[in-house]
Amino acid sequence: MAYFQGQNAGHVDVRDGGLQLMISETEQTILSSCFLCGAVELPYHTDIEKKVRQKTGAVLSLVSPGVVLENMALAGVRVVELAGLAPAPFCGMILADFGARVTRVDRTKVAVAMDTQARGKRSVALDLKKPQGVAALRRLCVQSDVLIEPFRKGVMEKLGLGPDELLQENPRLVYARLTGFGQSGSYAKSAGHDINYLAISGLLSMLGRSGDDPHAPLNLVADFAGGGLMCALGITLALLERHASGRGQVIDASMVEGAAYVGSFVWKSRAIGLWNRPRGENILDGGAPYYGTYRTSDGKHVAVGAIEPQFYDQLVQGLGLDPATLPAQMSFSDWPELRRVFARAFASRTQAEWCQVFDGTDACVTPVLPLDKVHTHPHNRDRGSFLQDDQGEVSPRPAPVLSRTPASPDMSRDPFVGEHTRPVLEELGYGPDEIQQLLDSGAAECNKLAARL
Ligand SMILES: C[C@H](CCC[C@H](C)C(=O)SCCNC(=O)CCNC(=O)[C@H](O)C(C)(C)COP(=O)(O)OP(=O)(O)OC[C@H]1O[C@@H](n2cnc3c(N)ncnc32)[C@H](O)[C@@H]1OP(=O)(O)O)[C@H]1CC[C@H]2[C@@H]3[C@H](O)C[C@@H]4C[C@H](O)CC[C@]4(C)[C@H]3C[C@H](O)[C@]12C
Repeated sequence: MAYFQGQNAGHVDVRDGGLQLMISETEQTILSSCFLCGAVELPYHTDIEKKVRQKTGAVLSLVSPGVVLENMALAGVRVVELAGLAPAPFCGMILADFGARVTRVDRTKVAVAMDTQARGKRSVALDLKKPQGVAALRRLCVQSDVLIEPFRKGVMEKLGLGPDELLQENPRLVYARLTGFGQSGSYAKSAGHDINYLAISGLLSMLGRSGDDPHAPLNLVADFAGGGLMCALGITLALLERHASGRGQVIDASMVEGAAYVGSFVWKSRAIGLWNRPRGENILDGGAPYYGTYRTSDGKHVAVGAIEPQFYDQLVQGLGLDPATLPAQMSFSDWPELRRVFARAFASRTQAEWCQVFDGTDACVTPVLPLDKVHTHPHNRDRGSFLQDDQGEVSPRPAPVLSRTPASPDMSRDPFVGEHTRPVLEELGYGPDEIQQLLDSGAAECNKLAARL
């Protein structure tokens, strides 16, 4: 049973797999099935959504009676994320956004977490070089559904935390190993970063301007598309399979293979000749004048993607050009000249003026928006595609949008390192003296600020 005081005092009835939220008669009764993990202290009902969401992954809001609110898709899933650089934190954030309870295990003696994708997570600081720290993590994994480990091959085994040990103690555990090169192969123990994995995937050789060296698109393809996101897919698939088998398994998420898999279209479309010209001279890699970017008179840019003839015709018309004076759309040898014609045309007006010409048409012309402008663009604004958190930071909303159980990311501040060490250890059954002993030995660390969960 949990209570909350203050305005509209009421109480929360907790039943197996269900939560009945009785708000005072002036409010409404909300019935929602959610999986509570432990008692929920709710000081004020205005915080109730945030507290219940953080604790259970259920999304509640005051609605008329009889509307049963659903859990988020991953409500009740308990995830342990070992602190890593960028891909694993992204994987953890995805799971947290969709309702999982993600506990990040940070190193001790670390002032600030480098995890910029920490929303919705808790932080426990454990020293895994100390046996008590390893013991605490093992106990956490026994009571969890998923482990995400971001280290190179062999590190977890050295700590006595390899799959053999942890799956022995918890056969239902989904043990996700997110690495650059995978758990086997000659590079398996080598250090690397996104660009290295992208290079080995083959995709980097396809990326860059004609005549230029290969160029990586930020660290998006291997770290995130082929790394964190692919690992989250693997975890979700393994959790789905576990419903039938009742068993967990190990996920070998290699960013080389994840990136290559994301790029399957490149491999699968070589036979139709889409990539048989040199880098930067094909339709989709910057070679075609109707698939690229152009500078406008105010120094901004527009993106042009008018591939199909019927859309290309609208592009030419919008630019005010006479098709009879232009070379054929697919005349490769004339593409440089065609690009010069388009460049001159686009340079004659501002980005906003071109939007007035092309918005609402099928010419496939859109403004190139800087990060600080995307959330105010009418299309993105009307959909709510970008969120502003409690600290005023704008970032993308979770994707995709599920109609009945959409993600509801936690918009409160990121956790401090070790902020939740004490409540998590208490959840694991450690008593006050045991916790103090862990803290005194340096095996665990509590952030000075009191936990807010
Ligand atoms: C974070 C920003 C973005 C980075 C993105 C970048 C482009 C990437 O591609 S990230 C993907 C990297 N690859 C992988 O994740 C694949 C799998 N992992 C690995 O291969 C390796 O982990 C590794 C190569 C990434 C790192 O190797 P390392 O030897 O360091 O570690 P491991 O071999 O894995 O072993 C881990 C050891 O740690 C021990 N451990 C783990 N947890 C604990 C614990 N809780 N307690 C105790 N010990 C623990 C474990 O036991 C292992 O020990 P052993 O080795 O003894 O076995 C970054 C972009 C720019 C960066 C900033 C910039 O560089 C400036 C600053 C530089 C400064 O030095 C740091 C701060 C910066 C601000 C820096 C911060 C960020 O890195 C960036 C912002």
